[in-house]
Amino acid sequence: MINKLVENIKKTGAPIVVGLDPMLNYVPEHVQKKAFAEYGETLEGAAEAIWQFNKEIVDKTYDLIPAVKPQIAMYEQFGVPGLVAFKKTVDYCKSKGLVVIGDVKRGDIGSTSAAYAVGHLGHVQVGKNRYAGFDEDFATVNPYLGSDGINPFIDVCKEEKKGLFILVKTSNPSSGEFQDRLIDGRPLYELVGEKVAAWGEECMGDEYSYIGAVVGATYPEMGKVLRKIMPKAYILVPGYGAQGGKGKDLVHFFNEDGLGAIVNSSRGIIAAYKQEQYAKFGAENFGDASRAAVEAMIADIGGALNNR
Ligand SMILES: O=c1ccn([C@@H]2O[C@H](COP(=O)(O)O)[C@@H](O)[C@H]2O)c(=O)[nH]1
Repeated sequence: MINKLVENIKKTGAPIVVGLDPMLNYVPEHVQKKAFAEYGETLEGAAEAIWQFNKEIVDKTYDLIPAVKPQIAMYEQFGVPGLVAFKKTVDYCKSKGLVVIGDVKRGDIGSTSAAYAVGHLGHVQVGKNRYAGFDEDFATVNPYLGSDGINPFIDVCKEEKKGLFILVKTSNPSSGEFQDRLIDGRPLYELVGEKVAAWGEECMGDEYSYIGAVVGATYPEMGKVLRKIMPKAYILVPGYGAQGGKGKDLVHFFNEDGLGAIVNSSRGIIAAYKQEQYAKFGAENFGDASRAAVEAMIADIGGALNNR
């Protein structure tokens, strides 16, 4: 799947991911009304509204982008109907040729990680039958439990040709509380980065490893160091747009070949119609506003990479 991700990035010239993080208050009123008319103001109604919202955004942007990143929390808040909307979103995006990164941030003791890995990336055996659960292409995982929490994910990735993005340095303001702590004089995120590089060595696609890393756009200096520590890891870079990251901050997340990083924006794209600069589209045309925001993001990052 790492090869498909790299191929899609080369084809689109867009090292970006659209984050499908649909809060109900981002869904325009006309979409909510239609869903509620059919299902009432219920969890089913909310799930239908976010699914229709996602579908329109995907329809309006899929030809410009290589990948999407649905954030499972946004779906889980609507319980089982929300998870059904998550699965519909995953399948629809795949049918459009997009790589799907499930932002699920799993990780536990080995036996539990194995079940998470099977559920999100693999197949579960039921009697004589094997079923894929959510079937994303990549999943985000939390390395806090160490190797035995990660290895079951790697095993499933090897079997299924899928991939991981392992949290190394997260974009949030308090990420330094633990991640920047010095151990033998080195910050913890560097040690995790070294481990990601080591895990990834045996998991190479054609050019990059399918064991990648998450490093926040809000920490560009750390991104520069981590790029060198993990030369073959794809870096998923959240924190662009709504969290303040800008194209010019991100050039050092990329390798000299212009590859190696993929930048996520969620609210900045899916709720673009609410921003002043895209207000002209109106809520009726929210998908067109998202398309314009994608084009602006591609131009911003592309411009920064061309000028480095
Ligand atoms: O370090 C991290 C890891 C994950 N995320 C996730 O990315 C998106 C960001 O959303 P925006 O609306 O573009 O801010 C969201 O799903 C986070 O859970 C992150 O932000 N930082």
